[in-house]
Amino acid sequence: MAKPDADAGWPARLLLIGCGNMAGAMLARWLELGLPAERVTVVRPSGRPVAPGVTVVTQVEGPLEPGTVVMLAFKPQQLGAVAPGLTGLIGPETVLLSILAGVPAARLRSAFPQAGAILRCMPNLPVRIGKGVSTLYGEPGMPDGVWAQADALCRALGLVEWLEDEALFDTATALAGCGPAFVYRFIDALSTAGAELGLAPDMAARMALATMEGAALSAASSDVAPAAMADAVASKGGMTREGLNVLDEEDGLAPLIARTVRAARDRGAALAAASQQAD
Ligand SMILES: NC(=O)C1=CN([C@@H]2O[C@H](COP(=O)(O)OP(=O)(O)OC[C@H]3O[C@@H](n4cnc5c(N)ncnc54)[C@H](OP(=O)(O)O)[C@@H]3O)[C@@H](O)[C@H]2O)C=CC1
Ligand SMILES: O=C(O)[C@@H]1CCC=N1
Repeated sequence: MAKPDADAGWPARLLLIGCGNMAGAMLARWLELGLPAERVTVVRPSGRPVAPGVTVVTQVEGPLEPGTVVMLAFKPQQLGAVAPGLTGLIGPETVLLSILAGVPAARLRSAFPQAGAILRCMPNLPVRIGKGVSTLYGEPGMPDGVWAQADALCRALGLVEWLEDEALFDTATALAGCGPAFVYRFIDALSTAGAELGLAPDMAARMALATMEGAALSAASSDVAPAAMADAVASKGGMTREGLNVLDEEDGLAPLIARTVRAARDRGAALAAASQQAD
């Protein structure tokens, strides 16, 4: 597993503004890989502890040390409320990494005009086990060192994909940021179908989960494309083909997933608008 070098890669200081499901998963993974806990401060209104050695405060406190990476990890709709208390602390020595869905870099730049660099990162929940996907986008002209640091931080969490065109960020968010939720639904549907046809529900649930895990792992370790792997399961005249014929109907799985991803993608624009109105 690639991980940031102890001194070159881990930020000198990491300040998380919000640490719920998503940032909590990222931080847990980084700590597991060796990020020194004493470098991390978390701002969260509840003041709930995060991990041994990590400082938790309920309000942001300055000044920030040069080289601090500030990660925005509250809800996108809260940007207007949170930014005023933070903006005066963010200077040219600060790198701002935002995981806020839908909030464009230009909106972040207008909220934090002095920031040294602004990046967007869209992780997903499997980062917790180093099997996540992080999409990254940096403002044009970002220094190489910032690029490398963000890349190393996210590579410790799994696959990293950089976007040159920010216009595609909401699409990437819909596919990979939201994607685990869609996959979890599929697992449930497979399990429910088995139970409705007579299997004990707990047995069906175990089988659906293990089938998804095995299929995903075997696809990930194969050179064969998933579509061809599906055909390899389907014996001529056999049972799988009958099932695939249903999934492959004109109004079957592909258009359903296309509508799903499109709906999620389109919500990004609404979140962007909400983050503007919050000013
Ligand atoms: N969940 C996911 O799979 C993904 C989420 N994201 C993005 O991550 C962000 C957080 O989502 P998620 O972790 O799911 O949400 P959660 O509700 O789990 O976490 C939100 C966090 O924000 C904190 N918070 C609330 N108000 C403030 C405030 N005024 N100042 C500072 N912190 C505050 C909360 O504090 P407290 O802990 O005290 O309640 C909590 O830690 C969102 O912007 C979302 O778009 C991105 C990719 C995937
Ligand atoms: O639902 C959301 O808005 C965030 C973005 C990706 C996953 N969760």
